[in-house]
Amino acid sequence: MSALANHRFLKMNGLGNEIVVLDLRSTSLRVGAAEARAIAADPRSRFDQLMVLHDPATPGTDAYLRIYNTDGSESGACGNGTRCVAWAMAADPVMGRPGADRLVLETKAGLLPTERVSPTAFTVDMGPPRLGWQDIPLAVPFPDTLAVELRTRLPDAPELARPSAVSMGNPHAVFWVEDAAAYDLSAIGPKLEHDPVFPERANVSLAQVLAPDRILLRVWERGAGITRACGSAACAALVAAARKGLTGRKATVSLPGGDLVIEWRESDGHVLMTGETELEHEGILSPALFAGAA
Ligand SMILES: N[C@H](CCC[C@H](N)C(=O)O)C(=O)O
Repeated sequence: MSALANHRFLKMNGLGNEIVVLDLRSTSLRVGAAEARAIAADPRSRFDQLMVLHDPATPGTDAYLRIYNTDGSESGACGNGTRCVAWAMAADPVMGRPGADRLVLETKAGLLPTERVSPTAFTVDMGPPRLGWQDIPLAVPFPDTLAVELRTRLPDAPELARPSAVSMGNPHAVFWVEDAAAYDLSAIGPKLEHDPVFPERANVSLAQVLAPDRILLRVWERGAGITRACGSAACAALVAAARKGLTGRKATVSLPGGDLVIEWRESDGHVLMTGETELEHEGILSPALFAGAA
């Protein structure tokens, strides 16, 4: 039986991006890929991302996070999930500490300071974007990651070509489109996620710039498929749009599940993401969940 059996979890969401929060602080447990897939397979604990809290690894930080996708793969960043963790650490009666309205969380990609801006909304400092081809990473050198040589087309849809590539601690490809609704993202997403130009796969976005301060975004996530929102993709899209001169450095990014406000701060080049969180229910991981997980 998995040592994770009978652990308490929170089912949350950030703009409909389905998040499960699991607190493994003060244990030495670690979630394996098969265990993550087993947790995702149960409707009560279904997730796009599983956010696992571990004891802090660096002095001055409040927790170390491991982030799992539905398919069991790990990511260095999850914007929506990071806001959910910040809520849990401030407001959950078991996990939280009253007054913990400013935290510093850490992932394998770096430090993420968070700040509570309302009872349920948080700003996360997602750090600086990484724009070099090796940092995203891309398989071959591209001096300019604003337009990566990649094209694809499905019958009856306009061509998708020359995405901007950005890492927010995880790899993103942002395609600029006139009409984000004109594409069958569930058909095109898996193909682009696995394109050989992305050796660590990629999150794939369709971005439609509506105004210098508004972007409409649909996202196919690496390891999770279509989600109702993706915070790191919203950050990647704003950074690339600002670099291209399509928007200013601050914009509202509208996703199917709602709006995020993203700012690429002039003073230090960090990207700030602000948005809501919602608690759906709590539960206990049933031992039966792990029967087939190896
Ligand atoms: N939903 C997340 C992104 C998960 C990233 C993941 N799909 C990957 O990079 O593997 C977000 O709000 O940023």
